[in-house]
Amino acid sequence: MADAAAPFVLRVAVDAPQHSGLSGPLDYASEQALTPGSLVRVPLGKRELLGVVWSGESSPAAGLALKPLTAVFDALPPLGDDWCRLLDFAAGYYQRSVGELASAVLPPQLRELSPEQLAARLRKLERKPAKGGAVEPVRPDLAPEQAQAVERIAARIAGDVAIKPVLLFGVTGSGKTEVYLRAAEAALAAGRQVLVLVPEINLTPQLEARFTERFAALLPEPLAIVSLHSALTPAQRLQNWLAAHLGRARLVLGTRLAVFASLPDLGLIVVDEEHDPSYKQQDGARYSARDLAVWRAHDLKVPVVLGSATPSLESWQHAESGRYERVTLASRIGGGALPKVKLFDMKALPPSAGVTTALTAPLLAELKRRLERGEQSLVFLNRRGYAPVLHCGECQWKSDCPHCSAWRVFHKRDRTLRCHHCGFTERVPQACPNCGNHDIAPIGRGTEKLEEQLTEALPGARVLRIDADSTRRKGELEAQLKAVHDGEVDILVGTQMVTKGHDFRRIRFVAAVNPDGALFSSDFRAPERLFALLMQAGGRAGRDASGESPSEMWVQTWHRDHGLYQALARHDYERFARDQLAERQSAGLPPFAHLALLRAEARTAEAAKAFLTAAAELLQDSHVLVYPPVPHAVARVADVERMQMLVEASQRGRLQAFLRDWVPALIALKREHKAVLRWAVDVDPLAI
Ligand SMILES: Nc1ncnc2c1ncn2[C@@H]1O[C@H](COP(=O)(O)OP(=O)(O)OP(=O)(O)O)[C@@H](O)[C@H]1O
Ligand SMILES: [Zn+2]
Repeated sequence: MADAAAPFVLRVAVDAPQHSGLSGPLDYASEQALTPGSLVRVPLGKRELLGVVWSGESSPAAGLALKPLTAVFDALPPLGDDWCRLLDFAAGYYQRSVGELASAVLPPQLRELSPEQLAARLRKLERKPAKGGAVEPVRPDLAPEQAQAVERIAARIAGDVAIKPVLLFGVTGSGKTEVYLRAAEAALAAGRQVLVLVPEINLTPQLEARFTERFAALLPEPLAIVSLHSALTPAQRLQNWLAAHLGRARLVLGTRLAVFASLPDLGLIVVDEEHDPSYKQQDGARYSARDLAVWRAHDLKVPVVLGSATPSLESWQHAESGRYERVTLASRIGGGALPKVKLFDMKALPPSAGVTTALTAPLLAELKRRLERGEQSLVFLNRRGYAPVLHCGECQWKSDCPHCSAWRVFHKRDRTLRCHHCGFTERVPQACPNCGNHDIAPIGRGTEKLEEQLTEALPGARVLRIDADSTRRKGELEAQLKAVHDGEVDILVGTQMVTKGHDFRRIRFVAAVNPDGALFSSDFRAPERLFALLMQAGGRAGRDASGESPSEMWVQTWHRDHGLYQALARHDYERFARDQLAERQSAGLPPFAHLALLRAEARTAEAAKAFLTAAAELLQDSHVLVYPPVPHAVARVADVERMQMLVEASQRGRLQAFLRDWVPALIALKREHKAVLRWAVDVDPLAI
């Protein structure tokens, strides 16, 4: 009971551990009434945690003395009702507690600072000097299709058209960014805040530069344009988050976590490259930032623009059914043509030809021709490292990871064998660790080897590799991209990291080597992902229409006749989507069915399986199908066995209703399965 000194009872969302079973907000005693959304600090067990005062009736257990709040962040205005609604929705939908979600998405520093320290940060924000000296931007004249798109979005900002999400379907290089800029301009002029989401941190500097250049004169106030992503320092992230929350930031650019920014005047949301899997969080609360952006916009009755040259099949289907409004940009800016796609048939090669199977002689010859013309080329291989595995020809030893069901990748530069799953790294052995044979050799190839082979085969060519390994240190990626933009690179070798979003002006030739793997994956989304990747990769070629030679995309495949490649060769996303959707429909797969995965991890596969098998028996529902447990695609990682079980329903609501009853039962079930280390429900999983 609240005592006289602390007469108010408040519900507070805190990050209580899942096994405690404390899933909703908890009750605390307070000396003052506080508005929902207020940030506070509360005791929980032996710890002190950040909490958010939540609305709704408290239900204190009779006779139990409530603990008082430890501190109140009273210098900070409370989070808005709309923010709390978003959290409530997301927590319910993705089956987490609001407290856990709030703690995961609020800036980490809020958990560490005292109210006094936070007040000091707020004062510091006030003292930020304005930048000044911004020049009036040059706005290009819109192409007719762009103008139409902007008009349709702007009409929604002005509020005179019923609001549907807009799917901006624009081919690569069609100027989608300019449409975002103009739409943002309209929202800013109406006094609203704008949120722009991009899939990858590495795209934020480029985007920030473009938005700053355009709006610096219009928004001269300090912190009027900010970014939010996980590569910021904790202090920067807090500062930018505060600026958004206080309404000082008018334009917020960020990665998926920015969908949870507190934005009191939000008037427009843009989701660029909406098809990108990076919008789905892959641990903790496994939310989809794209889907939440759509929900948030709907809740606030503000427009949301989902842009892509290769929309997700979910969004495409919504456009087909009329739930989303499709706005098309069918041509490239400046009338440039999309690259001609050449499907190079690997079966046509004489057995001995080519430097290796990846760098075929005809491909090398083409690269050489482009080089002689002074053109830039991109070679795309979605596998980093030197070789995916090291092999002993004597005893058949392979460089497996002792902790995972995966090979360790050979990285030649630092002579290591590295597991890309658990990180386990060792020096490359001098001889086979099994039989002592000195003749151990790499099999297959990654970007590092491709870079080496290209350098050898084309002496004098300036070859640059961009992948997760080459860009580990801060600033490296920016420097490398700049070199490409400045024309200091002849041949760029890279993973999917370089295929998306970058406005490379000089590339005229793109080659995809070894893309076939994904055609035969057990994951039903693999073809969709491969198609998007290749379309995006090809989209980096010929973006400058003034180039003399025709731009080209070269795809080296053993399966030329595959429908996916045939659609790619014609740049026919619509046909690809139609075929895939027909397959999905007949197989009862998303977007025609709704899925969740229950994942379990344990030291043994048996223990994980026992938990899943028992879980399947907890609840029967004739509208919901629970499949048998199967091992994860990489079953063992860091000595932990991973199993999963698919749950399917034809209607979203049915699945949600099932999960609402199931998850509390799973929490109880877990207590009987001590050997299970972790379990999680993944709603709308992306990788199966
Ligand atoms: N109306 C315009 N007039 C002149 N240039 C423009 C116009 N609109 C866009 N551009 C330029 O066209 C290029 C391509 O635009 P942008 O990068 O926005 O393409 P995109 O549609 O986002 O492509 P992708 O899907 O490949 O990322 C950019 O260099 C941009 O500055
Ligand atoms: Zn490993």
